[in-house]
Amino acid sequence: MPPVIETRALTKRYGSRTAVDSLDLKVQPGCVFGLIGPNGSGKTTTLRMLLDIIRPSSGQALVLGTPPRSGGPALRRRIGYIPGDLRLSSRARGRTVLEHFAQISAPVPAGRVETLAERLGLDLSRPVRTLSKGNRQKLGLVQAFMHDPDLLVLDEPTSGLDPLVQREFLEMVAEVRASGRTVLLSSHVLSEIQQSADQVAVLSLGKVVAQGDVASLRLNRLRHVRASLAPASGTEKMLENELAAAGLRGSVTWQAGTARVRGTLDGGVDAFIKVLARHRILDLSVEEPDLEESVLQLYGGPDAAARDVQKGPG
Ligand SMILES: Nc1ncnc2c1ncn2[C@@H]1O[C@H](COP(=O)(O)OP(=O)(O)OP(=O)(O)O)[C@@H](O)[C@H]1O
Repeated sequence: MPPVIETRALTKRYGSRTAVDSLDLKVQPGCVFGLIGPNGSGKTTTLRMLLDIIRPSSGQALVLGTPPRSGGPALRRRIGYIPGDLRLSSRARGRTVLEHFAQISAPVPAGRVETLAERLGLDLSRPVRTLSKGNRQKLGLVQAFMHDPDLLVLDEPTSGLDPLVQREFLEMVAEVRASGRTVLLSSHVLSEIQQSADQVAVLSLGKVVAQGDVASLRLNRLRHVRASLAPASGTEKMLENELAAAGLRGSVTWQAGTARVRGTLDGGVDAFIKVLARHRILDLSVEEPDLEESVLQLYGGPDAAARDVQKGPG
């Protein structure tokens, strides 16, 4: 089967700034494809080019087999889109706004809007401009999903949503995938992509710095850790050495018989936790780093890409 999205050397320049630099993407049918990268890495610009909201400076794209530029309304009807900067300020009620969108999208099955609204916990009777940011985002999601499009293009879809709604959203994405349809999802939140995507491309300064399946990119191997321990007496000196051997890069400070451990682990938490478990653990936190840090750590930073961007033609 041909890819649902294919780009070749897709590039967008704004003056001397190259927002998207020679992007080659292939998104296969039935796949959830995650586009991840720090703020400003070119995710939104890429999605906008695929929807013909902006035109590329050079390169090509095919979406559902059609160049976005010539696809027109017929192509748009097959796509569900939520923009990253969703702005809805109508006096009309949510239901009315969705009815308006339904006239330009493909037909919406009866009861579909209500089912989606209920799943996301959205009150359709409220005037849109009185909705909170999160509730507007829910309205945007209903609008993107309601006509069962062949392709969903979702730009930072969970921004402003609380964790329960985020989970419901991830289930909706899984259902789309199970039905053989395709999702292209942008995010700067690593965990969201890890939970939902089959394939990912990591963008940094407009360039793809890594592409592949989620597991093989090993973006999640870095962890920030903090712990407070009451070491068994006589083991204080050993503790620092053991933690270092378990992969901790950081510090151990002592205060009234308590060890405060702080630092970064690269390559798994197992050995670290096993060292801790020999002592009384008073407190423990293990956190994933932000995406920027993961990208920098794994791919040596965007310096090379930055140099290319800076020397790009104006
Ligand atoms: N209309 C524009 N004019 C000039 N520069 C722009 C324009 N749109 C985007 N850029 C620049 O292009 C780069 C990529 O921006 P883009 O919005 O695509 O990134 P992003 O990965 O979606 O980031 P974010 O997560 O912050 O939305 C940024 O440096 C941005 O400042």
